[in-house]
Amino acid sequence: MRIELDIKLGFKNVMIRPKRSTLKSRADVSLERTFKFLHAKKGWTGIPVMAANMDTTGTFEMATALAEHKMFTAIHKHYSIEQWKAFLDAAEESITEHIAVSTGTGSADMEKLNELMNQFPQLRFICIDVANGYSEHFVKFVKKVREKYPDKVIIAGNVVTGEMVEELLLAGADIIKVGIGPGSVCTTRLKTGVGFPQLSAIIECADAAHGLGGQIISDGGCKSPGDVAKAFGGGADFVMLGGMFSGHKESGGELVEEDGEKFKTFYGMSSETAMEKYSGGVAEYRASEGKTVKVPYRGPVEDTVQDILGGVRSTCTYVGAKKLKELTKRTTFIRVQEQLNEMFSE
Ligand SMILES: NC(=O)C1=CN([C@@H]2O[C@H](COP(=O)(O)OP(=O)(O)OC[C@H]3O[C@@H](n4cnc5c(N)ncnc54)[C@H](OP(=O)(O)O)[C@@H]3O)[C@@H](O)[C@H]2O)C=CC1
Ligand SMILES: Nc1nc2c(ncn2[C@@H]2O[C@H](COP(=O)(O)O)[C@@H](O)[C@H]2O)c(=O)[nH]1
Ligand SMILES: [K+]
Repeated sequence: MRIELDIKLGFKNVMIRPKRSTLKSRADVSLERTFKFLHAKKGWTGIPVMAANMDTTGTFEMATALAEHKMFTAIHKHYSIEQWKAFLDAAEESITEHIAVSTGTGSADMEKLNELMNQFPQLRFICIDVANGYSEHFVKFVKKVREKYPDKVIIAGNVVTGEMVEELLLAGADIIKVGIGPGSVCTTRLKTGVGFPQLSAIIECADAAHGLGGQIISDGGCKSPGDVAKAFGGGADFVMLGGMFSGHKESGGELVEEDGEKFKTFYGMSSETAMEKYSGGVAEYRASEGKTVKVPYRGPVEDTVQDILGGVRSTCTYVGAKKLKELTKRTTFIRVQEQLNEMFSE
């Protein structure tokens, strides 16, 4: 046994120190970024906030709404080829700049991925997503996908430490998804005791990725626009959101009405709900690692998008970052014991 004694931080443990700035208005801030990738030839420009590849947030409807803002959606892996065809036939051509195909690492996953890529070669992004990105099998799978698809942008995760970020980038990934256990409907930390406070994971993993010319996605743990800003401030190139995009018109999940109030269900992809839906129940040797919750219905995602982007633009003016790209360089975090005045919150 070994113990690391330096403190690892989550979003709630810090605030961003304001700095002198020449920016006159939040309208002067650009949130667009342009990336070149480590392996894939063609780069990308857009606002690097993305919907998670959960079946409640990574929907075609969400992708259509977010693409309006040049934001991104990791489409969940449970759509059929026919559903993909119908979507791509009806969508604008540029949608492929703003979506990723998600896949697991089983042999059936590989077959489905190949079929999708054969039929729709215009798709540019592949998100290889497993709960535990530390397995040798996962690294081999990433290598195999890179060999087969030299031109595609490969996202791989999830991991939370620098050495595994490096290994996956060297195996062929362009972008590493970072986060184990921070999710709003995640119970991994409770069930397994494994995890890493998200802000420190971002800082460590961004450093490793940027050293090799790769990028990272901060995945999970953002509860507010301020957390999204802190993730970018810590060095995340992209920020992925589940809970913050749940409960909307474009979200998946059942719409239910109780005593005149509307809710949408939201659940982890490793919850009993998801396992009942897609694998006929929880296998006997494992535990569910996700929760199912009811989220008050919030209507179209457009308002939430404005709220998030407005918040991050405001952060940028507080520290004098004219472009999102400058935010990390201009961020000094201060460790804090308190965040909010809770006088009027229940
Ligand atoms: N970021 C996070 O903290 C987490 C995210 N998730 C999300 O939920 C999705 C579904 O998760 P889930 O069904 O649990 O698994 P995955 O879809 O990630 O499973 C992938 C494969 O990894 C194997 N595996 C080995 N160890 C583990 C482990 N500790 N946890 C999970 N799989 C493991 C599984 O085999 P076997 O089942 O035989 O063990 C399976 O073959 C994930 O793809 C991810 O998107 C889930 C949990 C944590
Ligand atoms: N441990 C689990 N993590 C899960 C599960 N389903 C999804 N996730 C992860 O959460 C993020 C979204 O986090 P949020 O805080 O923005 O809601 C998602 O991208 C996955 O990485 C699960 O069942 N268990
Ligand atoms: K995920």
